[in-house]
Amino acid sequence: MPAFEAVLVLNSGSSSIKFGLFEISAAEPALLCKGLLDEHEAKPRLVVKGAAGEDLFEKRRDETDADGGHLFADVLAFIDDRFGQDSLRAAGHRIVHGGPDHSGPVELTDDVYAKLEALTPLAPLHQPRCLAPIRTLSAIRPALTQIACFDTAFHHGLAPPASRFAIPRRYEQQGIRRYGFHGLSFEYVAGRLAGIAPQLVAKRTVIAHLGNGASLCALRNGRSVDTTMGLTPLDGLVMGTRSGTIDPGVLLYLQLHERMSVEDIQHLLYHESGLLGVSGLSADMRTLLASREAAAREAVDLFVFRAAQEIAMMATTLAGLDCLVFTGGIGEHAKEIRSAIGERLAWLGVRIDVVANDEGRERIGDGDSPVEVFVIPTNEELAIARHCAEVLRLDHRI
Ligand SMILES: Nc1ncnc2c1ncn2[C@@H]1O[C@H](COP(=O)(O)OP(=O)(O)O)[C@@H](O)[C@H]1O
Ligand SMILES: CC(=O)OP(=O)(O)O
Ligand SMILES: [Mg+2]
Repeated sequence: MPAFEAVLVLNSGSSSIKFGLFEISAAEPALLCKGLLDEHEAKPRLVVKGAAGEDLFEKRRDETDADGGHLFADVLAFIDDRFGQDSLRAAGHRIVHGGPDHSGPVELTDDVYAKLEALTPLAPLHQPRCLAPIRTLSAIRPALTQIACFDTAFHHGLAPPASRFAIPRRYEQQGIRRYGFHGLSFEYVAGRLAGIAPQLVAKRTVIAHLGNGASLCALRNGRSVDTTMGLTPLDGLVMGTRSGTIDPGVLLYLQLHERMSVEDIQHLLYHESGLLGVSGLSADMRTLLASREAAAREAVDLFVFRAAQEIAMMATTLAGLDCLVFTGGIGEHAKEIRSAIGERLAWLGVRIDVVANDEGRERIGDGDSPVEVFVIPTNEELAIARHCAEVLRLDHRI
């Protein structure tokens, strides 16, 4: 028996790959170390920190390595070295799009991989980034079990009308419908909320995941009944560089009158819009909040306006609102944004306590607020580790 039974969790984002290594023999996975694989810098970089955030290991490579292969070999070597050969039971991946077939995690086979690759047109920027590490890892360590955990799975039960677009039905039959994303985050936060305030599980809850990507989830009995992202992670809220919901006529105008190509429009909507596009300054909420530029303030105002508007939209799906939870980098850290969204939703019964909000407490609704308001830090990596442990346990491999 190895000293550890561990799972390596990979959370692939737009510019870097976050990872966590979890010990999985106990009922609840325990974080051993975490870090970053940054392959886009001139010198690709691996940073490993301990569970409490202390520095453990750092390595820079001289060459730019397009597929990050060396960095993955470095992570595996670090794990073998520190926790023993054979300690790694599996790698778990956050996969943004699971398509219509996946309501839960699945072990990756060539067949599963091919099906996920075929979903790339439904998440053109996220899917290739999530899938690439699977290939890299299997090239380095072919026998390693790899497990896919989907952002879409939590929303698998979405049904019409919430899941339906008002276009001819033949497109829905082809899979053109609302899938929703950030499901691993919503699942983790919903689980934490059930621990903190079990009486709220049966109540009408909206979770606001406000990070670089941002979306909302309306929950009833812990299940997703509506969400703001759609077929792709472009829909819904204003994001760092993504537009969120936009009049589809704008896209037609850009094509027909500005003669923009589909690729240019895709780039505009995913990379040049949102907070960055409106401020002309930055996609980063911290920078915008610190800026005195009018355009920065206007970008923040639009972010808040649209977030509040869409929270009310989710409340309409739920026929009311009992609980609002903030999570994600902005939701967890930007008290100004939480209070501005709260002010716009006062009519819906959201009242945020100034001191609790400033101090970043877990429960920030004021005593008389008809809506309970929480800040719950998300942990997508732990959600993935739990899924992996479950898959391995069901298969009697741990
Ligand atoms: N202290 C803070 N105050 C305001 N915004 C913050 C703070 N910390 C992080 N953020 C914002 O959170 C966003 C990133 O969110 P995060 O969830 O970490 O992103 P990702 O989607 O890449 O995981 C950025 O806009 C960043 O400015
Ligand atoms: C789905 C999505 O938008 O992910 P992220 O927030 O990591 O960009
Ligand atoms: Mg994120």
